[in-house]
Amino acid sequence: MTVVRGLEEELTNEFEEVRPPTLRSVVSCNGPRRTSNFTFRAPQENFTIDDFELGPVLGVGSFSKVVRVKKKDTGNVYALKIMDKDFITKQHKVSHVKQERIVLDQLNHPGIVQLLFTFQDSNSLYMAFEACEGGELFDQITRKGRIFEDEARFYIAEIIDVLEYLHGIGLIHRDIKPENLLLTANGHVKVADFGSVKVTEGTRILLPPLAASETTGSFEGTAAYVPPEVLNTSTTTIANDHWALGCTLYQMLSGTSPFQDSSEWLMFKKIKSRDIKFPVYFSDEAIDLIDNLLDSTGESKKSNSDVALFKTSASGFGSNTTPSLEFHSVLLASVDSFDSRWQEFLEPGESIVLASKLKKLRLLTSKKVQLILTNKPRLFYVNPSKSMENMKIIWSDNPNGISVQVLNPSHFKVCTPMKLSSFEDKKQLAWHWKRAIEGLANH
Ligand SMILES: Nc1ncnc2c1ncn2[C@@H]1O[C@H](COP(=O)(O)OP(=O)(O)OP(=O)(O)O)[C@@H](O)[C@H]1O
Repeated sequence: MTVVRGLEEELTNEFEEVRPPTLRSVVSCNGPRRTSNFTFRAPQENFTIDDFELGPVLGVGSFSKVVRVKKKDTGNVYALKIMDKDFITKQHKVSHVKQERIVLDQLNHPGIVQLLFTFQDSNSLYMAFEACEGGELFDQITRKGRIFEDEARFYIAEIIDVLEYLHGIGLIHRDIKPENLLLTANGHVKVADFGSVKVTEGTRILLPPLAASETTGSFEGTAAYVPPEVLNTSTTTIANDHWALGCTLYQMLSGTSPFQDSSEWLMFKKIKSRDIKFPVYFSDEAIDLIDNLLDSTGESKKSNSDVALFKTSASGFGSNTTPSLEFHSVLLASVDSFDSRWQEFLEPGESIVLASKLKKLRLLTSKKVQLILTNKPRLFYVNPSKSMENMKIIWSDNPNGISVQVLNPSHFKVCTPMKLSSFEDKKQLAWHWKRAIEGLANH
């Protein structure tokens, strides 16, 4: 009881807006600055859970549940991370939670999941994030078995960009893995889970004071992605993130992590001896990049200039071109259609190339539809209630019979000899639709 009250006070202080950072708020001048007093960018609101409509569970962490919610008054959608105060205290995770809250508040990069606001009640803490509708990269790998090199290259280039930013401001993530890499509705990667970060010397990032019970003992991170020197000495450098990224890339391309074994002991043995076998279908460029990323930790000396090298090799492996619009379309389709919601509208052997919820515009009115492009090729729309009677085919199989006119990134018109259909795409993917439709028509 006492413990929970103590935690409430402590967390109330941490989650509350107090005042801007001052020199007095900096507890230690050597090494990381640790503070409990500053103004949060993502505010602490006075909301209650009843202000939200609860949707499906998006994911479950070791001490949290993340639920898709809609704010009743605004209709805005969030991924709400819900943490039980009692459980956090018993698991000695108070600092972990505070750290994530305070660190995320100071980060600003499109590849990092954005914390929007927090609130609390007597039992729980709530953190509202932008919702990453594409789910975890981990699920994407599981669903597909493995990911093609072109697609993996795109993800890796985006993650390297985030790591470069983090390392540049003096932060080591320490838990890069496919479960912590989330995908947006239009297929971009967002790095999540900042509860295990560590700061490097000279950082400007402010951290909360660490509780003694939470600072000592075991390594941070996830065993399968932890480099040998962390297992040996628990040292942490930015090279840990490179190692973890190398393991993640291996997992994207093969479906399993590189040191997977039947027991943790065998896995650690493999990690320590860097015992890695590459499947025959890995390209030389992919092997080189993984080798580079995994090599980097040996002496724990990787610098930011090495990241530039990785970026170059990431953009070089798989193919020599930058990600194309066709490639984005495939990516989008794989994100939008993965739950087979629209399977019932497909013919045997037909698969979805691109699918998205759009507005179909008429002269004075508009209606929401699901527009679907398939490999047959066919372009049709259905209403979101999925009733078969409302399925309308716009175009089927006639190569000369279709063109797409893009008015701006969110508006486009599909022209066939029979009709002209206008759409508004809030995700601003009008050019993707044009490339995907006309690409199929001209095949
Ligand atoms: N913004 C988001 N959008 C969609 N899903 C999310 C979001 N944030 C988290 N999730 C889902 O919830 C899961 C748990 O979230 P998170 O990793 O932040 O929790 P945790 O308790 O810190 O987990 P861990 O056990 O990794 O420490 C994620 O793996 C992901 O599946």
